[in-house]
Amino acid sequence: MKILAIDPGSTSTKIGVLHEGRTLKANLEHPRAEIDRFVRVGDQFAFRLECIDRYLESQGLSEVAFDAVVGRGGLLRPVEGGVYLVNDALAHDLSVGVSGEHAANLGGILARSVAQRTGAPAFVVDPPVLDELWPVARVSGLSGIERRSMFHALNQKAAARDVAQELGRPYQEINLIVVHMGGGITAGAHCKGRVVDVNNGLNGDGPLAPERTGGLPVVGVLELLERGVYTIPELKALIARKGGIYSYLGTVDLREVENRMAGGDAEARLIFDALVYQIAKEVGGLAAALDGAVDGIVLTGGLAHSKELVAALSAKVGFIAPLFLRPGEFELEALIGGALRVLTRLEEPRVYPGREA
Ligand SMILES: Nc1ncnc2c1ncn2[C@@H]1O[C@H](COP(=O)(O)OP(=O)(O)O)[C@@H](O)[C@H]1O
Ligand SMILES: CCCC(=O)OP(=O)(O)O
Repeated sequence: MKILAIDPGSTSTKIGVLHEGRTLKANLEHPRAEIDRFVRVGDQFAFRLECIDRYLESQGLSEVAFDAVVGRGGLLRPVEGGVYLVNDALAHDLSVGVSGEHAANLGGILARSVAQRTGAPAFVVDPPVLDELWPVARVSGLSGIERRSMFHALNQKAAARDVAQELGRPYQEINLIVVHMGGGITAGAHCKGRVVDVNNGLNGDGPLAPERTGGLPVVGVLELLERGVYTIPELKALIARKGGIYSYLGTVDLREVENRMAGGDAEARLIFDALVYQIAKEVGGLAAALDGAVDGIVLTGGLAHSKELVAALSAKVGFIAPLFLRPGEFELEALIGGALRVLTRLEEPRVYPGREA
């Protein structure tokens, strides 16, 4: 099987190629200055496609007729987990950003564009809007505002399935709390194979993160608006891209925070401790949501490489359940795995319902 996987992030496009039994991986980095010249995420399409084509050419893969091209799913309408064929409705919803703007919206669109060259199918897998929330987890506290499932579904599901395998038990029979800790942080309660509660990773919910605020005191936010300190678009950018650790310390790099702590920087120490504290509170809350029946806590994402963070979290939440480390992310593997399951007929692709749903 020959499969191309495309995983666009805010400042990189990760590529995976399954070809002749080997998997090649590459991280094409895009300097912020280059990305920031585009107003909307969709405007980056031609630029990213060119980067992908240049990479394929550099690897002598330009002429490969892929059996499928698979992209990271974006902010679609809420859907069940699985592998989705990129049909017109799905491509349309990604291009208009039906549930918001995010680099991942380009995944399915780029995949479709490359696939169309050879008539291959294009897929997306476990998009961030994968929605398996319990009804009780949707209630926000204000009638008219519903909590939404928007999280690192692809990586959380991949890490959870991997840990289930390590435990020697079906994913559908165990309860895990999975914490994806990257530029944004989401913690999900995986109850017998379904993510029944999770913080919204993009809209100001959950723990603070390197580049995101997490949950904020609402009245404080309203007062910033009232006093004209920020406009609504500026506040949205702060919540999703320039909040969290960045807003306190001017960096999104936890390694730099740790170096500063080692040099005696008290502010860096306070923010690091707050990061640990807020993640631990999120995990504790999800443990209660699962009635304490937790088989494991899974730490994944780039921050899980940090020995100091892992040790601090272990000290705070280790009483709940054993910790399992899956540092980094497994999105390319999960994308290729999803496409393979469909191509080998182990799984039927799902049809994205679009507007009628
Ligand atoms: N060895 C490490 N020790 C501490 N932090 C690390 C390490 N490796 C990566 N990180 C941190 O992980 C974060 C990036 O995580 P990542 O999952 O790559 O984010 P994203 O994919 O959301 O951009 C950064 O804050 C980075 O500093
Ligand atoms: C929470 C939705 C997906 C997401 O935020 O991904 P990134 O952290 O990679 O931007």
